Amino acid sequence: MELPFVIGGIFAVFLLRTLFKRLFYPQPLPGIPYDKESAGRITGDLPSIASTYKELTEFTFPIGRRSLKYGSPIHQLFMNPFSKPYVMIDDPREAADVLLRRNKEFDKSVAAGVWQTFIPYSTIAQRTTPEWKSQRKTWQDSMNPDFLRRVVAKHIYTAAKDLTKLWEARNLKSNGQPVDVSSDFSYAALDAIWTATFGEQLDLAKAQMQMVETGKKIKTRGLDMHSTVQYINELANAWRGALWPAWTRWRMMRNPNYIKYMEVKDKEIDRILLDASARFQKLLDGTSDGEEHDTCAMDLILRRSMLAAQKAGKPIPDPTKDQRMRDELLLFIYAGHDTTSTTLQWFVKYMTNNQEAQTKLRNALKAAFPGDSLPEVEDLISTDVPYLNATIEETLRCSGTAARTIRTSTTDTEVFGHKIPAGTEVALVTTSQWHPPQVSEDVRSPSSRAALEKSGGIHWTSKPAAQNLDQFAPERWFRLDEEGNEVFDSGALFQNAFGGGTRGCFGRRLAMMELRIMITLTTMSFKFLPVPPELNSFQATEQLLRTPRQCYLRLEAA
Ligand code: HEM
Repeated sequence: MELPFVIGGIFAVFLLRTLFKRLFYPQPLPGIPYDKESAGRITGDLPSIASTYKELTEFTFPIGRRSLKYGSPIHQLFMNPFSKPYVMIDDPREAADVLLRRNKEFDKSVAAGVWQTFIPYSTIAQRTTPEWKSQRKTWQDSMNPDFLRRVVAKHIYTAAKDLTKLWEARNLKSNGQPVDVSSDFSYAALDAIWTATFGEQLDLAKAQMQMVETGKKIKTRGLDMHSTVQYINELANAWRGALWPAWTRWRMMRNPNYIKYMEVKDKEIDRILLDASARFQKLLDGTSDGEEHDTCAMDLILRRSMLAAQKAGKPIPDPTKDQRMRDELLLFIYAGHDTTSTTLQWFVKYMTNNQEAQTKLRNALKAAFPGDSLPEVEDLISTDVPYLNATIEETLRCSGTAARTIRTSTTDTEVFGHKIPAGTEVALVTTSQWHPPQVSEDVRSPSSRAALEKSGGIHWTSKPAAQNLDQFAPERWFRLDEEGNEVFDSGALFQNAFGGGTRGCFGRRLAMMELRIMITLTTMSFKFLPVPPELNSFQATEQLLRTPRQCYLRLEAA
C-alpha cells in the first residue's frame, strides 16, 4: 500500500477516535480534580455513584467527601453521559458566597427535573427572570412575619397538638417498646402545610390515631392526598443517572401512576380553588379589602387577585385556569412537606442519642413556659428560647436534609481560581459537617475575602464552634457577649441548609416556625428514651432529600 494512504488511514482513525471521545466521553474542566477512571468511560461517575448508593443508600455526602481525598474544596463529577461535568463546591464559606453575593454570575439551575415536570409554572422551576420576580412578588406577603403569626401559626399548632395526641395513643399501645414514627412526622407535616396553604384540614394524624386506637385500617381523602404528595419524592429517583433526561420525562408522563396522581391532584386543586373563589365572591362587598377573611396563603393571593379585578371593573378571573397559581400552591405543599418532616425525624434521632441535650432543651422550654399545660400558640411563637434556637440550628446542620443546592453559571467565571464556563451546573454543599481542604485566601472570590474581613478576619474552621463537627452540640451556637453572658449566635457557623440569596428557600420563615412549634410541643410532652442499636441507624436514604432510614422512638410522658 502506498505510504500516503497508510498515513492518511492512521490520521483518519486518530481523528475519528478523537471525535468519538469528544462526543461521547466526559470532558473534564481543566485544573479541577476528578476521578480518572470515571473520565475514561462513557458513563462517567455513574457506576461509582450507583455502587455508593447501593452500599449506603445515599451518595451526595459520601461522593462530596472526595474533596478530602483530592485535597481540594472543588472537584468535578460526570453525572450524566453526554453532558457537561458538575462542579462540586465542598466549602461552606465559598458556597455561601456564591449563594449570597454572586447572583450576577450564578442563577438557580433549571435543568430538566422533577419540578420542571411536575409544576413547571411554579417559581422553583424558573430562572430569575422579570416574570419570576413578578410571580415571587405576588406571593411575597404569604411569608410576611405578621401574616404567619396571625393566620398560619394556629394551623401548625393544631397539627403539632394532633401529633402529640397520636403519640399518646401510640405510647399507650406500645408497652414501652420502640415505635416507628417516621410516617407520623410525614402526616403531621402535611397536616400543617396543607392547612397553612389551603385553610382546610386533612386530619392525617387524627386518622392515624383512630387506626392505632381501633387497630383497623381506614381510608380517607387525606390519606389519598398523602400518597399523591409522596409520589413526587419517588419521582426524584427517576432522574438519577438518566442517559437522556428529556426521554425520562417523556416516559414518566405516560406512566399510569403519574397520570393517576396528576388527575387526583388536579381535581382536588380545582375543587379547593372554586370553593375559595365562591366564598370570596360573597365576602368581597367593596367595603373593605377583606383581609380579615384570610385563612391561609391561598386566600391572601386569591382575594387580592379578585379584588384587583373588581377594582379594575374586569370579570372575576377563574382561578382554576391560572396555571401559575395552581403550580405555586402545589409548590408550597411539595417544598414544605417532606423537608420539615425529614428535619423533624432527624431531630428526634439526635435527641434520642444525646440525652443531655434533650434534658437541657426540655428544661429550657419548661423555664420559658412554666405551668402544667403546654404553652398557647401566641406565647410559644413570641417567646425567645435560646437553647431551642440552638437546637434547631444544630439539627439543620447535622441532618443535611437538602444535601446540595444547585446553581448554573450564567457567564464564564471562576471559583477557587478555576475557570467555570457559562452553563456549568455547580452543586454547593449545604452543611458544615467537616472541615474542607484549606486553600490560600487569594484564590477565593473578592466578595468572599471582603466578607471575611468584615466579620473580623477569623476563618470559620478555627472557631470553637467549628470543632468536633461530627458531634451534635447545640452549645456551639452560643457566644459570650460584652457582659460575659451566653447568647445565641445564628452566625456561629455557615448555615446553608435553606440555600441562600435571591433564590434561597422561600418558606424558611414558615419552616422555622413549624420546627419551633413541633419541637416545643413534642419535647414538652414526651421524653425520647434510648432505642436499641438495631433500630438506631444513622444511615440516610437519599431521594429528593436525605431521610433517616430508621426513625424509632421509645416514648415516656414528660
Ligand atoms: C426544614 C425545612 C426546609 C428546608 C431544609 C428547606 C430547604 C430548601 C432549600 C435548600 C432550597 C433551595 C434553595 C436554594 O436553591 O438556594 C429551598 C427552596 C424552596 N423552599 Fe424550602 N426548605 C424547607 C421548608 C420549606 C417550606 C415549609 C416551604 C413552604 C412554602 C418551602 C418553600 C420553598 C420554595 C418555594 C423554594 C424555592 C425557592 C426558589 O426557587 O426561589 N421550603 N428550600
